[in-house]
Amino acid sequence: MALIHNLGFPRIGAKRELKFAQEAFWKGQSTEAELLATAKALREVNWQAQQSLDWVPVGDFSLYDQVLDMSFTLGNLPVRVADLEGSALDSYFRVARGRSANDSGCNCVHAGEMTKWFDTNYHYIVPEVTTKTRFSLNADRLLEQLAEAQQAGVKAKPVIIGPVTYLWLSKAKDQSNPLELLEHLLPIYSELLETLADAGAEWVQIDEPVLVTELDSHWRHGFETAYHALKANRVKLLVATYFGTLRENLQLACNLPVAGLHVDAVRGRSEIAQVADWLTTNKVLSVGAINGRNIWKTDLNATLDWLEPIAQKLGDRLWLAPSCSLLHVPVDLDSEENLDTDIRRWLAFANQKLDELEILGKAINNGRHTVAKQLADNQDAIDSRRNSVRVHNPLVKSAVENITEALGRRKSHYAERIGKQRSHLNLPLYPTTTIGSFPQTPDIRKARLAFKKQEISAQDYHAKMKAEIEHAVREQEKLGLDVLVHGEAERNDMVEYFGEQLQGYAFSQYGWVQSYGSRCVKPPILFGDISRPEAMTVAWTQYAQSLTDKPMKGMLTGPVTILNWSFVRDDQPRSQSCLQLALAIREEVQDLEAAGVNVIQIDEAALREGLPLRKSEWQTYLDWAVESFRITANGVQDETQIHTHMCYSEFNDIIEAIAHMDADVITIETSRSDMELLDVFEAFHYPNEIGPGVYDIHSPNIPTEEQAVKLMNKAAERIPAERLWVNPDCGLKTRQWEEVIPALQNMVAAAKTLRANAV
Ligand SMILES: Nc1nc2c(c(=O)[nH]1)N[C@@H](CNc1ccc(C(=O)N[C@@H](CCC(=O)N[C@@H](CCC(=O)N[C@@H](CCC(=O)O)C(=O)O)C(=O)O)C(=O)O)cc1)CN2
Ligand code: MET
Ligand SMILES: [Zn+2]
Repeated sequence: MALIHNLGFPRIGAKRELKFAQEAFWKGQSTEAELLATAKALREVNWQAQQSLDWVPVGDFSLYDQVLDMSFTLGNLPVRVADLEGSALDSYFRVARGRSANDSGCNCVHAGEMTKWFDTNYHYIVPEVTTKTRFSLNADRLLEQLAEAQQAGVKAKPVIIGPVTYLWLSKAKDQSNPLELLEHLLPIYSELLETLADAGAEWVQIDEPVLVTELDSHWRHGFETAYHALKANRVKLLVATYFGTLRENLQLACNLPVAGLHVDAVRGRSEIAQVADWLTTNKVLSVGAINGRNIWKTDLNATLDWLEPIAQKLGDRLWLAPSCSLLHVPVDLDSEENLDTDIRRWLAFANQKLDELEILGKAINNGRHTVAKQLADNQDAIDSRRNSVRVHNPLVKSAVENITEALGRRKSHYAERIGKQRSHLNLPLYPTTTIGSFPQTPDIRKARLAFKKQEISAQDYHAKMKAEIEHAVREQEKLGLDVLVHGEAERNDMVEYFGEQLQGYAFSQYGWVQSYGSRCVKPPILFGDISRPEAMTVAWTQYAQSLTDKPMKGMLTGPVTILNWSFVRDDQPRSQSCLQLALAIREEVQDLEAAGVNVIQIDEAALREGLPLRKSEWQTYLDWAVESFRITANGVQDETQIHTHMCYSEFNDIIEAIAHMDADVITIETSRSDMELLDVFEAFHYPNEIGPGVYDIHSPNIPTEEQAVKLMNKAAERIPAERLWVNPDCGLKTRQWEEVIPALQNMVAAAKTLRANAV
């Protein structure tokens, strides 16, 4: 008998109930008890949805982030919050979100650093450690949820992050190696496992996704040390790996002295047979056969074709699961009211993926004939997608085939272009600009919602957005910025907005996925060959330009970022989809140029994070990603100035690729790192212009003129002043006008001071 189980379930709720509860609580509009009651109700709903499983994950629910939860479980709070007064939930949210000086009672403290969870668009709070860090167990959260689950009558399997992955994700504040803390950490894990055993847990899922990355010998040894130390515990451990292949870690993973191993059979299909061979006969193999990273229906018949021989070999030792936690997919396809019927048939969200798992389990345990109808239906859906004329567009395919290197090359070298651009744009030294978005006020969001619900007309909606754009332009003129933006009021999200307008894309109503904390994204669904029926941004940009004599920067999202933040096709390589996007956005660039827009920014916020988890695959990715950007951007005249923006600045390993993009100006996030991140641009003699951010937009704090001047002077020690721009770290959409105006006033004042000091 193969068992079926799940690694984790989305916690935001089918209608984002958790988001609204969190935000109401943070605004002081609801009590702690109300927030906790919503959370409890959501967990119950989630367990109901997973009732058919043999093992249900517990402890995967989080009020903010599962890594932060683990830090609290291990008693690893940053020193700066440890002694502050308030409830446990208070300190939890303090680490998660920081607390600013203007909150009542103060206790102000900066938030923990946030970074990407492997190659997903989910962000976790980075655990902070030093050589002095010591741990202590606080199992309350897990014990409470375990008891709740037992009461709800589900077979509960607690889920925790494993000790090696926990340390690997940690950042040492004193430059030490977090791995050195392993000996102090392991007794706490032992204690935790014993505590869970006492509470009735039979299995514990212990996530070690770092096993799919390149590990040096110390980290590999860390695995051996850790699991030998934990083997004496009474619970059975299922070590879970996901997001990739094990490769050189395969033997290590198979030999760990634990009761079971979960592997990602979507990205790591090729290794399953080998893992099944290597695992000794006392161990369970959990095969992650259903893709937890996308929204396509699984081809169940094809899956059974390769799974059945494995099942035969393993018998009772086989478990079936999604490839990874379902955190990365939306909750329920059944919520959708407007999805095209063809496309709906091709999709599976979290609930539907669990249905697929159940069918697979039955087919394996009782024979395919017992689920013949379901398998036939599934086959129909798979065939319909494969053969759909809506997926395939021969014109697009041939356009991609005809791409030549020349398409991605500017007419002249940067040194020649820049002179023409300067005389054309007439910009001062240290020109000032912003990254694109201005605050997305509740008012804007309400208007868009009303428009979507057809409560207001398209005309009224457009009038409202135009008024917002005019407001943003007037404010920027008052501020004295040099290159203006229209403010992106009309965009729900920088990726979804383009997805909605491109052919080959579908979008959902409720397909939300958590990005961080209460913030969610609704990745559009790239299902077919991509083309652009008509201009997407030109009218808005032209309108904005009509309001001012200052240069108006056209604002686009680049192909790599659109790709990385969408649900994409699994029937062709990502590189193909990316090139198709590149050709479509290139058309938009050229239409903007033809409409008289002289400065065009193409955001590639997700280019760096899209790097594969293994370094050995980086170059291939960078080759097609950078080529896609070049195709998008570089078909313009010398006089047209191309900007790009990336929100992260650790470019050490990829500076060559960044330079090869050949954007005239790149704006990056640097304010928090004190400009040290520019070192690599200096060392590499990066040739083009750079706008290192001087305003940390993630914080409500308002930068002073002096701070901005100081940061820019540091920048000028590394990059010649003639090539520097003055701008914030990123877009301002999550901030409020009351913060943005004084911050930008100080930024512009700083630029004036810098100019005065330069002559
Ligand atoms: N795709 C993507 N990934 C990204 C980023 C990004 O900007 N986009 N930025 C980085 C950080 N991640 C972020 C992710 C989300 C948000 C964010 O602000 N999300 C918003 C939703 C944005 C959105 O799509 N808004 C829609 C829908 C708004 C909405 O929720 N409307 C309510 C009603 C609104 C009201 O009455 O106030 C409803 O439909 O019920 C719109 O503007 O139209 C949120 O969670 O609140 C910010 C940063 C990395 N990854
Ligand atoms: N132009 C976009 C903005 O300002 C870039 C954001 S990068 C996450 O919002
Ligand atoms: Zn950004």
